[in-house]
Amino acid sequence: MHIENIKLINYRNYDKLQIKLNKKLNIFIGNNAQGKTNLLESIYICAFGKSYRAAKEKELIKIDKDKAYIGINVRWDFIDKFIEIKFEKKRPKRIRINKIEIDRMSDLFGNLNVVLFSPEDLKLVKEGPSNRREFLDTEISQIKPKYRYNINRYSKILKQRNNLLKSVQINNNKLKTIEVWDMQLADVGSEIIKERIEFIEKISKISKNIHKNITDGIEELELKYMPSFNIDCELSKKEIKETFIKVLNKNLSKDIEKGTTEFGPHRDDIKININGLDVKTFGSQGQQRTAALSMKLAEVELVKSEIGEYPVLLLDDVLSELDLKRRKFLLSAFKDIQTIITSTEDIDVLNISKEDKKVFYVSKGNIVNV
Ligand SMILES: Nc1ncnc2c1ncn2[C@@H]1O[C@H](COP(=O)(O)OP(=O)(O)OP(=O)(O)O)[C@@H](O)[C@H]1O
Repeated sequence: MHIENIKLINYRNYDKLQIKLNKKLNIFIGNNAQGKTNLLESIYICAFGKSYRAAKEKELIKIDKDKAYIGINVRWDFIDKFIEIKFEKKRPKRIRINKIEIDRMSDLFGNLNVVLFSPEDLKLVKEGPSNRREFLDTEISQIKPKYRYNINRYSKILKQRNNLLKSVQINNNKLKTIEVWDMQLADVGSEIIKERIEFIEKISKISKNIHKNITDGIEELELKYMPSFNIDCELSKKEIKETFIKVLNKNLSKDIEKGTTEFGPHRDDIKININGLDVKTFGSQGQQRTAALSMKLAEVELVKSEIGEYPVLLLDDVLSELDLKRRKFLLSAFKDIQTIITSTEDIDVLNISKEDKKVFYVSKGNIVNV
């Protein structure tokens, strides 16, 4: 798939913008704070319905304006998708696909697939497990839209269970209803766990190969699922559910004492090793960045194998952080898929033919194609 056009109105630092992209390589060059990342963010929002960096949605609306609009035309092999998102200060955002309004966010997933790699992705390797869960949830959702629906349901059930645990501390009678919540939590939770097991199994094989290529065969990357309670990855969904219920029962008095649920997919993690060592603790900054890059690039291949088309690759200011060899690998390995790169300096793409690239300059919310 590829993006044909992007239209922005009163979005971030853009008044009005309309651009046509190249099917393959698109480079956006500009000084700091000109609007390069804002543009990539608008594409990401059309894929996932939310920003990866705005704390509040109203930040997306241009200061002093009341509404913002993002419109993106996506061309698949056999179908066109026109995704439009309208933000208003005083009402929830509205999303339309081919002019029809959708009311469930999970209906947006799968209309535009993107893989974003940005400097922030270092967190995936370096920081706490919530970053890795976010990676799992975002990436699985775009392959399986129902997964997002399950994640939302799980969060709601977990919240209810935790509220109940707190109220049991005051009134013991409430304990009777906990079983109902446990059944629901285990039901949705086991589905999430099963999806995560399958996803990590696939992505670890692909990322291992990519990482080997990037590092000339010197480094072996290994990803391992770390569930919050002991489960055999071969178990069926039903068996995972039964194990989960047992764990919840066993830990109930501790959960009541703490007023929170200690075990479940909301506490999962991924172990990331290079040559047998935990990259979070022992990896250099470069190794950590490359591990994150390999994981993201593996998602590109996985989307292709699961849905039959390559996603759009978004690279936000990451080339300058990679050494020359890794930079070359990145530009050559994905030359056939639509790639959108931002950079503060010119990038050497002389070897790429004129038809396969477009270079844009970004300045104060204006973009010119040269
Ligand atoms: N809601 C908004 N209204 C107006 N301007 C905004 C809004 N949100 C962000 N901006 C402006 O957008 C600019 C930042 O744009 P962006 O993050 O895209 O920068 P960039 O070109 O990627 O720069 P860098 O190279 O530093 O990452 C800042 O000048 C910021 O003030």
